[in-house]
Amino acid sequence: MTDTATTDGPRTPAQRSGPARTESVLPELRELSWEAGVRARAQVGVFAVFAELPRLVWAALRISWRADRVRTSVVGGATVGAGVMAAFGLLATQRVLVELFAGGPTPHKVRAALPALVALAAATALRAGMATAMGYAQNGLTPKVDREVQRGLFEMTTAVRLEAFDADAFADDMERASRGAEETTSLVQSSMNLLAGLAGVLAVAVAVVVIHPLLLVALLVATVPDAWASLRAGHLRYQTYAAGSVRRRRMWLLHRLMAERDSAPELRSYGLRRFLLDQYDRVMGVETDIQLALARRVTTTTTVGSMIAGLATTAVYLLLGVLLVDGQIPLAAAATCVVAVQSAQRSLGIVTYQVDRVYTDGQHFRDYTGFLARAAAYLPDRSAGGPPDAPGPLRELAIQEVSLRYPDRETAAVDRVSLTIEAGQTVAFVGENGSGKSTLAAMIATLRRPTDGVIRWNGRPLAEWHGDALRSRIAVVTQEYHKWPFSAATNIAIGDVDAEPHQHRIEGAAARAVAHDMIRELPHGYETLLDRTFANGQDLSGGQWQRITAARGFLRSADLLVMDEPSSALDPRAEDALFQAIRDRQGRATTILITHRLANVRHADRIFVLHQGELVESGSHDELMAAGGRYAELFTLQAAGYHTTPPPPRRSAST
Ligand SMILES: Nc1ncnc2c1ncn2[C@@H]1O[C@H](COP(=O)(O)OP(=O)(O)OP(=O)(O)O)[C@@H](O)[C@H]1O
Repeated sequence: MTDTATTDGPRTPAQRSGPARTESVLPELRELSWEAGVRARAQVGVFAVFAELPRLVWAALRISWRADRVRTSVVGGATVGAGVMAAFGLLATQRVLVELFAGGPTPHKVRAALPALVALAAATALRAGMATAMGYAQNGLTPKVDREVQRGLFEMTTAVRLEAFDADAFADDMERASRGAEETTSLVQSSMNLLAGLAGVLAVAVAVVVIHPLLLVALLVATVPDAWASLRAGHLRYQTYAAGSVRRRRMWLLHRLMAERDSAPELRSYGLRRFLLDQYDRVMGVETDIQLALARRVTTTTTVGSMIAGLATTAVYLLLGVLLVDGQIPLAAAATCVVAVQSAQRSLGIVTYQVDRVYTDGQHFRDYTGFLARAAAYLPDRSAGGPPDAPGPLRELAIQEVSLRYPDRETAAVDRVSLTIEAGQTVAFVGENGSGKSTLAAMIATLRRPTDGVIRWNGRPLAEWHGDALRSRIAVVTQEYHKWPFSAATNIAIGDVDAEPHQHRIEGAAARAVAHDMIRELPHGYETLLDRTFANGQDLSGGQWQRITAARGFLRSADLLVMDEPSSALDPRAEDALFQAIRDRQGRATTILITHRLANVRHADRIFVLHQGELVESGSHDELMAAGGRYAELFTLQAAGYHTTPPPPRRSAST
């Protein structure tokens, strides 16, 4: 089905001046994770759905069993029990009717029917009790299943190597898996409801066969066409929903553009309000038409279904009449069959609804399990032969012929770099944008694995040390720092989660990062929440955030501190103080500094200059300046910007 909204969107300001264009200004959006199940259901027929059901129900039961065996057993027992009670109830009903339709005085007949009536009441009460037990157990299962799957997902997403996130497919896969994890509780519930519905249908079928095998034919005639019509209507709904997916994604995008904080300033400054509202009206107009058309088609299908069901029920009553007249079945059996048909229709209604739900939820669940299997390939290698040793304090870091090539990139981001850093040194990585500085630092910090070459900590390759123990000796302040939605104190304390978050340590780290006074001036000081989505939450400026992240790096008394562009947003005074704090580490601890402000690396023990991934120069500031190479050129260029320009000539008194 084509999406008419794509053909005639309003014109952008740029388009207005040029020749008229017909395509919408909103670009094609990729499929949203939550649409996968609906799309899958829309694309397959009813038979394919039934073919996949047993596997999905089995998977749901397994995960439910893992989450809570007792509750799963209660649900299973109650489902079977309720089915047995339904069959028993029908047989008791028939017994009551046999006694009531027998000859003789009424009080006598009622007395004879009394035991069957008591049995019927008991079966009904027990069935209701089991339904309650099942509902109760299911409610308890939901959070447990949720926890089981969500935790499984987070265990995986937090363990995979960083390079997993470079692959586009991984991000998509993960988004769908999150949806799958959310839908698992729904899958478990719908599977159990489906089984309960099937148990109800089976119970009725068994009961009518016991009463008279011919009644099974009557039951099938009365229920199957209606069930088929319900399934068809469901299919239609899913198809229409899937066809509207591009529109819905546009709505979602427009919602973000018009109602969220990020776009609010530009929306106003460029006067985009009218333009976006026009887009909204257009997409919404199409959506409304589609929904009305859907309503018409679904109503037609369900009406046809009901008519078929009505005809089928009439046929059943005719069949019963013929059987009665012919003396094939007694009157009590015919009356019981009428009750049985109604009961079976109710249970089948549940079944047809749950079938679609199990199928669509199951598609999401498959995304979840598929993701876990694929993501396992990105887990860090488990070293053979027992747990590896924890490294001792850093003495020497040797980088030997190290390269890294990102996926889908032709050239290496870091190309056969070799260098050595001695404990206590402050070294700087400098070079133009994209020269490989951050990538090299990320490999040293164990965030990325070299595709070639080896990095040795005290002579042993990084991969051969105990990963967590090694990382605890390294602190990293990354260029793309994260704004954690916690208080200022916690934002710093997470720099060393294994240690007690003593306030004096946090404040000491903040002071070194020139953040202490700034934090104290916040409305709640160190306890101020740094996220505006919280009540009383605050936002910080870019430079203020940078101070907090630098404090996070200073908190841990790490052997090696990697600071990647720690001062790009700092004012000159804060920058000076921060670099003073970094210089204070010199001789005591090791620091790798990445910065474009070359005045700040003059004091480094060694400066490594990278160009297009290769190490092209190294030495102290003076050595590199004397060599007159790339570093000297960059430094001189930058320094030229600070030369004071001669003041304008003074005006003479006469002019
Ligand atoms: N995750 C990634 N996936 C693919 N390519 C990447 C990725 N990260 C960096 N690159 C590429 O690798 C090269 C080196 O990037 P890197 O970030 O290491 O450079 P840099 O020297 O730190 O640059 P800058 O000074 O701009 O911070 C660049 O060409 C960049 O586009």
